[in-house]
Amino acid sequence: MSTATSSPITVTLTGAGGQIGYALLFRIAAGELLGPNVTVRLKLLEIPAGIAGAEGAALELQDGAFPLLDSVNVTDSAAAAFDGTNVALLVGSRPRGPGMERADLLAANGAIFGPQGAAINEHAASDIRVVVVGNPANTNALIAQAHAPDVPRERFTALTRLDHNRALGQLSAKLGIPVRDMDGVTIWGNHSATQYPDVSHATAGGTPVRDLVDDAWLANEFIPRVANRGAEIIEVRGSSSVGSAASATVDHVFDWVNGQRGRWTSVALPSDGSYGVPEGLVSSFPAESVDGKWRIVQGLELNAFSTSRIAASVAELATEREQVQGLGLL
Ligand SMILES: NC(=O)C1=CN([C@@H]2O[C@H](COP(=O)(O)OP(=O)(O)OC[C@H]3O[C@@H](n4cnc5c(N)ncnc54)[C@H](O)[C@@H]3O)[C@@H](O)[C@H]2O)C=CC1
Ligand SMILES: O=C([O-])CC(=O)C(=O)O
Repeated sequence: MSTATSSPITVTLTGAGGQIGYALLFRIAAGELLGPNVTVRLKLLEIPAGIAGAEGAALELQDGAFPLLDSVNVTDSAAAAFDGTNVALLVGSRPRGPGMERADLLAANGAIFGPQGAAINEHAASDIRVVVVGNPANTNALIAQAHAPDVPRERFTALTRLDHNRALGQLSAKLGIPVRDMDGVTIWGNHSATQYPDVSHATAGGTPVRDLVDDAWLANEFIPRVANRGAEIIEVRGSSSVGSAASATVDHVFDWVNGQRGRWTSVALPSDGSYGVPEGLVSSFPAESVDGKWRIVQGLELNAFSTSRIAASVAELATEREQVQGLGLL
């Protein structure tokens, strides 16, 4: 039996009337986002066209009689949605379709994140934590962060946990070792096809992964499969990942708030210059959650292949930053 805490945590979900929103809401209400003893106030932000979907989901949440759910409010006002919020899940934005790259969404979606960053700056609680899921997630997080000058910048993150989980899934299938016995996997760079899923420091069942797989499998199968998994899912199901994206969002926030469950993970964070990534770019790093804060795993040796793969993805992030500067979004 869980003992509910007395002060509820306010969680704001944007795009609550959409696919990922729907998959997330029931896991949040069940206590999986923050923990089984934490009560939650939900605020659901939608644009007018999506309000009915969010209201329908709110009715279903009521019907779920979740003991940890204090209240659910649906609004199309960013100021109301972020008022007092502790955790903001920025999902609302257009998904890509077949044949598109995530960066193709920059102009369409980028404009959403400046006003939301400003509303967070103005209205959110002082301990606000933000995760951007809407694509292109890294650069949208950069835009939101740039509009929230009073919020410590490391509170703005973008989701690469899905890529991280995909990497674990691929390794597990290849090696026949459960994901729970893996550690040290990293996604570097952008949540895009240029990302670098890196197993140089990974272990599976205590053995270095580099002793278990060959370079050809890594370069020709593993890396492209993980980096292009979003497109593969779109191809197979006709629309982008939903359940796995919601699940990765839950993993990201749970670990951030509650601390690591033993292993390091991957998080896109505003760079502090670590590993040569230009300061401020929101890039994925190996990270551990310590005392409620993400800490980049330091001191990893990078070989020439890793260095060049990270540089390529970071160069793409720098180009995206230039593009949104050009669009007047930064
Ligand atoms: N970072 C990641 O790992 C992943 C990111 N995604 C991205 O997540 C986003 C959402 O995907 P889905 O839920 O499948 O899309 P969806 O189209 O089903 O839902 C998006 C919802 O956002 C709402 N919305 C649009 N503009 C908004 C705004 N300004 N404020 C609040 N809500 C707004 C829409 O009305 C819609 O209900 C997409 O950008 C998709 O590419 C998807 C999978 C993985
Ligand atoms: O690929 C997409 O457009 C959706 C997404 O970000 C993913 O599944 O990783």
